[in-house]
Amino acid sequence: MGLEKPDSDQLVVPADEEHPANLICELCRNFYGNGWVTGTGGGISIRDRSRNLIFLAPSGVQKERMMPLNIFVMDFKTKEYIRRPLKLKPSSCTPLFMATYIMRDTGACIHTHSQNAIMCTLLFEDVFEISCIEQIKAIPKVTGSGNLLYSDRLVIPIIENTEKEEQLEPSLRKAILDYPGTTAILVRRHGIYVWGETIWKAKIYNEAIDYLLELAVKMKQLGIPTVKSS
Ligand SMILES: CSC[C@@H](O)[C@@H](O)C(=O)COP(=O)(O)O
Ligand SMILES: [Zn+2]
Repeated sequence: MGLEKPDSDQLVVPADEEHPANLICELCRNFYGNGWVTGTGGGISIRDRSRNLIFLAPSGVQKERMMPLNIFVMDFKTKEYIRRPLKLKPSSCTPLFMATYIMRDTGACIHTHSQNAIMCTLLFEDVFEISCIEQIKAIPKVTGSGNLLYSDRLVIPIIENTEKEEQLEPSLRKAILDYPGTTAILVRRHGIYVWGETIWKAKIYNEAIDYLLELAVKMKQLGIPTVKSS
């Protein structure tokens, strides 16, 4: 443990384009174009359910330039790293990603520094709320089957930022318990964590939520309430 082993390369460089190590790199490049993971901020973690492995990006690197060989691999059962690329540290978001895997049995977690997310944490107090927008139908109910309805209210809790990413873990855990129906948590003046049953679901939720956050900022600017009274 603790050292990169050449055999562990096979954990992250398979030919399969949909392998978690490939997807983390590809999606981070894609997210960079949206301004979600610029300046080393943000990241993605993916869980391989069949092999019970967690794939994690390194810390403090340009997330759009990562290669599969830079990816850390953790055994989810023992919580030990079975691949640690030399000279790199695992993402400081790891305890937060792990909290979503453990508490919500998720398949992937995305963290972005989206400016839409940050603006909403400055415009809303304890929770972000929006209703009666078609895109809400892309977000899962979580506590029930299927997705929210057009007229349902999407509620995302906001937690306060901390000096170090890992110090967010207790309040993220509390928000997950307090809001059993949420698939995301906003971090004031920092960004957002979004998770899903698979990486593709997490990607859809992140995109739909970011769309709604951007819309909410525009609605607030024009004095339009984000929750429609019936
Ligand atoms: C611009 S530094 C941002 C970090 O402190 C943190 O918020 C972050 O999102 C990424 O942390 P990292 O450890 O690089 O994966
Ligand atoms: Zn961050």
